[in-house]
Amino acid sequence: MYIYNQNKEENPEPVEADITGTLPDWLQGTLVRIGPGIFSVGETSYNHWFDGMALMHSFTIKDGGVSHRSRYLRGDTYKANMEAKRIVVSEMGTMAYPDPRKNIFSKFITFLNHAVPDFTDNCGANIIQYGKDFYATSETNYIRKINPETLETLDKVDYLKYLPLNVVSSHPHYDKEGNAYNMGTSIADKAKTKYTIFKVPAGTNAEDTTPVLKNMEAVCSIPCRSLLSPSYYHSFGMTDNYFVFIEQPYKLDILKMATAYMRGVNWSSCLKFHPEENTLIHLIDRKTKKEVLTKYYTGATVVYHHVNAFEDDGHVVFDVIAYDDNSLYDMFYLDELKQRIDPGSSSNKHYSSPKCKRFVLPLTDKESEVGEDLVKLKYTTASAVKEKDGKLLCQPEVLCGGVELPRINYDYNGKKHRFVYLTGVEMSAVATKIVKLDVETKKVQEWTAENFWPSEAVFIARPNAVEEDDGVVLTSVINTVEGEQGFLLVLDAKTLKEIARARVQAQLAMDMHGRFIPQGS
Ligand SMILES: CC1=C(/C=C/C(C)=C/C=C/C(C)=C/C=C/C=C(C)/C=C/C=C(C)/C=C/C2=C(C)CCCC2(C)C)C(C)(C)CCC1
Ligand SMILES: [Fe+2]
Repeated sequence: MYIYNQNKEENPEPVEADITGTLPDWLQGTLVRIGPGIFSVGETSYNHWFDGMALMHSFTIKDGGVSHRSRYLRGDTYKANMEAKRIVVSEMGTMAYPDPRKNIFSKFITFLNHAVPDFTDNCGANIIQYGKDFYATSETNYIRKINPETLETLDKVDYLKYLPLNVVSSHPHYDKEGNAYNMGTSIADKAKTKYTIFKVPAGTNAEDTTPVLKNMEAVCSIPCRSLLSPSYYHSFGMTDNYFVFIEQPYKLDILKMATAYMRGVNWSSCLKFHPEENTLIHLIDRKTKKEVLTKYYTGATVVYHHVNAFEDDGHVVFDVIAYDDNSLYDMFYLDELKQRIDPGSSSNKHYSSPKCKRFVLPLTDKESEVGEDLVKLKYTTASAVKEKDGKLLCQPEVLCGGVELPRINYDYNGKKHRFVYLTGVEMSAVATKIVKLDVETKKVQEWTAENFWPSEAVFIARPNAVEEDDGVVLTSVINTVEGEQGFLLVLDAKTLKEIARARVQAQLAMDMHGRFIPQGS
């Protein structure tokens, strides 16, 4: 049985894996993955799985062999907690308080510090690239540079030094030149709360050692619907000419947040879903840096992951993983996970199931009539109906249910894609399948096997491939049978048939996201 809240060990020395099958000879590089790994320190523990202190792990594929290693992210949060032998830095789902045995004076100081808090650098959500550098990231203003080969923790970088961004997404996009685009929120800065899309130029000169973030620049800003309650978002979409941003009625209450510490509640209790409100869909023209004039909206929904966005014949099409509410977050409370995994569990709480949905935004609504569906694409049932006030009410098409953690062949990002690789979820917080979705035919292919929990499926194209799905899918698989080994699984992306597996001695932990770094890059 997999125990979510058990602290996971690190194994910093690379260990060779046992290979069955044959790895393609062109597949050379390192898959670096990250997720929460430490859930209790001394007598204190985190409440939520996302809070856990980050553990990185990697599979280095070289000359037909695979080696695995893992290391904790040794940021300031890690150091402070380890030194104090208790959790002293708050995370989204856990508010940390000073040791009750400490005197009243130090308690007071901590309170003051929390009124203007310094946030965590426990960057356990994703591994991203800016320029030639790799960073661990969550969604605060801090990211942590890492050495992707040794998994050592390097410099702490503060977005706030460059742009007013209090929260920043962990899912940037990249263009062909390697420039990164990401999105953050600045809260009540100069009496304004806004979302900002920014660019981190790739940097051209190999000898240039100035940190790439020094050159980061704001591309455009979107004012927030309300000053004191910015929406939460986890990713966004990008095509050649547009950015897609979903402003969902899942919002942070800033006033509540300011008093959370004093009231003894965690920050996530200040994050609320408002089912009675709409979801606004913002389409920003990358050339003019302005929103298009047409207003798009849909019903209340919660989206974490965008799949892809592209332009087609006067429309912007985008696919996302959408939920009916915010119950995903609640599902990952560690107490809740304990109950749900236990077969004798009495927990029968309802959780909204993730669905892959397609939205279509018509780019022109001239000479159209109220009540008209402006989507003219033959291949989708998604609609966008003009309302009396001129706004377009968008209804998505459901492409597939029970899937999350979408990945595509990233060469198709911003372009019309056909295939999506996902994890299949049946039992709430557990992925039991790898799913390949053909968005054209809606057919799915699956890889699944008893007792195995695969992670996010990362697609890697064969060099010089012509077809979109010519390549492999990599996933780190947990073996839930006591004493048996987990492995890196290599699937043929065309058929989802197993090509090879690399069994590792170390116990694999459930993680969030990862990035494949080809050798020599
Ligand atoms: C700065 C700031 C702050 C802080 C913040 C923080 C601390 C954050 C963190 C954050 C984070 C840290 C986040 C994260 C997120 C994540 C997510 C959103 C995820 C998702 C996931 C999913 C979707 C899952 C999936 C899965 C898995 C993983 C396994 C298997 C199964 C499944 C598939 C289900 C505040 C607000 C206070 C205030 C203002 C400012
Ligand atoms: Fe994510």
